[in-house]
Amino acid sequence: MSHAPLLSARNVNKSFGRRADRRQVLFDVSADVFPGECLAVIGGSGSGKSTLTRIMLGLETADSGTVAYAGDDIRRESGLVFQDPFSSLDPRWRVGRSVAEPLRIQRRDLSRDEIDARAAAALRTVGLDPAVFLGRYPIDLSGGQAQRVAIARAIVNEPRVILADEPMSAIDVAARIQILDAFAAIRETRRETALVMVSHDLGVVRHIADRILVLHDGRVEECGSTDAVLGNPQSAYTRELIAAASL
Ligand SMILES: Nc1ncnc2c1ncn2[C@@H]1O[C@H](COP(=O)(O)OP(=O)(O)OP(=O)(O)O)[C@@H](O)[C@H]1O
Repeated sequence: MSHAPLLSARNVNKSFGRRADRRQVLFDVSADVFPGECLAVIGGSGSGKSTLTRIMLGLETADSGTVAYAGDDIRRESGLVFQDPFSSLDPRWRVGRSVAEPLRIQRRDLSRDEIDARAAAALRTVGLDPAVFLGRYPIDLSGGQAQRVAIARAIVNEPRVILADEPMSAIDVAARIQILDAFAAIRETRRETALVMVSHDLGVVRHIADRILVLHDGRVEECGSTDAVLGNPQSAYTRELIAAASL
């Protein structure tokens, strides 16, 4: 893990709503993401996990505070994986077209053959045989397969950071291991790529994360290595989360 952060949020505040309905959801939050690491963001429902990570990846703006990115354009250099794979895949498109889409938009320098080859390679990385899956439509995929297609699309343009927001919570338990394997394969083959994972599943987090950031009602409760946070939590709130997960 390099010591210069790839992404760095400082003193981020964020509110939603207007006037009487206005509610602050992030309070002075600072967080770093380093190249090649997996940072898990955990915390209870509504604690601000999605909002923080969306702000860090430029999908949402902070009211105050700063987000620095050690690159050109975080929007172009990131890959996104969300909870429901079917809502992120166009039902009218075959898998091959969906996976290749980011390359077709961003890499006009590549030939069609090169784009097809990279789409096939991305599918292989997530454990899907291109010969079987390139021609399929989303309706012919299981939830776990669809999520792996979404992951293949997220990695096809070799992003420097991947945001996965609850990528397993809509997937049945039996297929979750395949999603975990897909992320493990990405980490193995693209060692500089950072993975930011929002998850309430501490079993998954323990398996994949290098570091954990705990959010509680919009504030950073604690942040440290996975072993330190899960093995020796500093806050009562983190201890409660761990007890509830019966790790
Ligand atoms: N676009 C929005 N407009 C208004 N309120 C929002 C918006 N996005 C998030 N919120 C509110 O901000 C708070 C934090 O939401 P966020 O989705 O970041 O939390 P979370 O920790 O990811 O929650 P969950 O685990 O339930 O997904 C919640 O109260 C949510 O209702």
